[in-house]
Amino acid sequence: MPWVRHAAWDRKPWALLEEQMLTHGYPAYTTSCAWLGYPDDLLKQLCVAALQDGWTRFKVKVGADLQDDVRRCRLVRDMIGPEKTLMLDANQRWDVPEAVEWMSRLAEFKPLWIEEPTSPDDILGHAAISKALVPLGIGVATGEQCHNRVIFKQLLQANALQFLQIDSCRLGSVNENLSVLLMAKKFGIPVCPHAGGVGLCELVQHLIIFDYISVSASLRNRMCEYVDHLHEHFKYPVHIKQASYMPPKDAGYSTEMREDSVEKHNYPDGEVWKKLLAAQENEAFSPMTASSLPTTFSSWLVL
Ligand SMILES: C[C@H](O)[C@@H](O)CC(=O)C(=O)O
Repeated sequence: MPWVRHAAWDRKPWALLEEQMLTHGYPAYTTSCAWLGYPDDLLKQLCVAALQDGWTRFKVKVGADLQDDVRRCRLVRDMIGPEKTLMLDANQRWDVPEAVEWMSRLAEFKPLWIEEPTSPDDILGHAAISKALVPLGIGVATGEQCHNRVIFKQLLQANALQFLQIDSCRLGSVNENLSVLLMAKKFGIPVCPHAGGVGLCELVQHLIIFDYISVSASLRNRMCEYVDHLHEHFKYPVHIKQASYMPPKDAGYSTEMREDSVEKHNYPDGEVWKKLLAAQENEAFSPMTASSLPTTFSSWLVL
């Protein structure tokens, strides 16, 4: 959209922004070290590996048990040190007072944001939490469950978020995403996309690199989520270098799945389903057994 490129005349020339993306990529953060339910030794193992791979931004899932959260956040903060960035994600667990209370207890770990602290439908609830957390210097991030630009308009107008998390699939269409990128720019709110599900990283990388080159021209407080599972099923998986999304070079939207993966996962005759259904016949079906998980998970699981 040439009109968008030239509309923001007060920013770096377009070619410079493009060159920066091609050279350094778009900054990412990892959610893959600290899912709820991971034992502490797995959490430590994954954090050490991520630090060795150059990650500097980490998201920890919270909200099930406060003492667990205090212990796990302390573990991660001690491992990554005071300078690296920590974010927390409650996945809608709390009501409004509970979110404020719980985050007051986790503030010592200096998280940049709390993600989905309450129901994603509760726009005024997010606004109340956002206001209550200002003295603690903690922002609110949300958006992964928002389906259209009107919801985002209300979140922005209500000062309900400080980090706007588009989801490339749940937001209906590229055009809907683009309208939200433009609104975020108007409100001065950084876009930090959600990408914690199959294919979401492959999709959203296009949108966030467009955002940088043609809309925001800023990386301040901006980062795109990365999770390192299931990419093996895509023909053009994301390319992460030094904890950054390198711009995709293949034509298209990067979501073409490998034919063998599609074949294996066909229900009920595909190889994966034959295995699962056979296990269901032989014992109480447990969908989260290591052998039934994608290889990247089973190699990590501490059994
Ligand atoms: C796996 C689901 O998409 C969700 O739990 C991921 C999420 O909330 C996130 O990545 O953030």
